[in-house]
Amino acid sequence: CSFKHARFLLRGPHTWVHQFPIAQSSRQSPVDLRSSETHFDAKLQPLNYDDKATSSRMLNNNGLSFKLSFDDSSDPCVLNGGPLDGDFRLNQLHMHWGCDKLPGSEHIVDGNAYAAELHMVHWNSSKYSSMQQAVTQPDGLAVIGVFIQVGKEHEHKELKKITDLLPKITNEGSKIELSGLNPLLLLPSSTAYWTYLGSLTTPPLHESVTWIVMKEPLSISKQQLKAIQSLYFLRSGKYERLLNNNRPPQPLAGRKIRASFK
Ligand SMILES: NS(=O)(=O)c1ccc(NC(=S)OCCc2ccsc2)cc1
Ligand SMILES: [Zn+2]
Repeated sequence: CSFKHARFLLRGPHTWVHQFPIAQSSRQSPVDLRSSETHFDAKLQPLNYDDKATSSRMLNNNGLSFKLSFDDSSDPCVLNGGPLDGDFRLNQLHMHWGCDKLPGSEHIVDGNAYAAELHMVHWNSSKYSSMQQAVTQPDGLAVIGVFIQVGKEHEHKELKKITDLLPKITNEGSKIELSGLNPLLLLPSSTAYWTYLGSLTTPPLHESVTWIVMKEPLSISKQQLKAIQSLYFLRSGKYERLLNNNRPPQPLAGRKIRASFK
């Protein structure tokens, strides 16, 4: 998101409500995915990426996270199925992490957090003509969340294509070309997921996201997590470690969480 939102991120999530009153509304994210609140829904379809899922563009450090932007105009990478009606185009992916001791996932499962969380942000291209138009609509976005834990290195090596390049964009504003990334390979082998209606987890907090959180985490090596945690950004002339102000879990406020698995 744009720099003007960065100011709010750095002041911490508890200050966002002053500028974005929607922060206290009833469809906010992230949430605690408590098994007592989830219900198996046999009608949920498997997620489907069309086979053209190979294009990717610029990796950059926008001062808030690293963001890998996709060209959603010419050769779109299209997601459908799951809980979704219609086609959703992949626009960008980014990650949330903590610092050495603190876990950094945004969603948590029965109160437990993971080391990091990958977000793949898609917009509803069946109903809207751009990400900017879709981002404010209740059925505008679909974000796939993938938990990341430290363990054996990611078997597909797809995530390694990203973490290997992070040392080249440690400074805010730096960009680097990364093409040929296959988002399909960033998904865990199990297709099991939770889904619920929520919001962007950072300002402007629009309540436009159908969240799809994969149950099985991806594993990365300690070195890969270190590469992620060693991103810096320039703040008033000095480099500081990039720390995502990960938002704490928000009230479900009566929302149901559906599970694609028993
Ligand atoms: N962490 S998250 O995946 O919920 C997430 C994803 C995108 C964004 N920001 C977006 S989509 O900004 C798009 C540009 C925009 C247009 C109108 S307001 C922001 C914020 C949080
Ligand atoms: Zn995110």
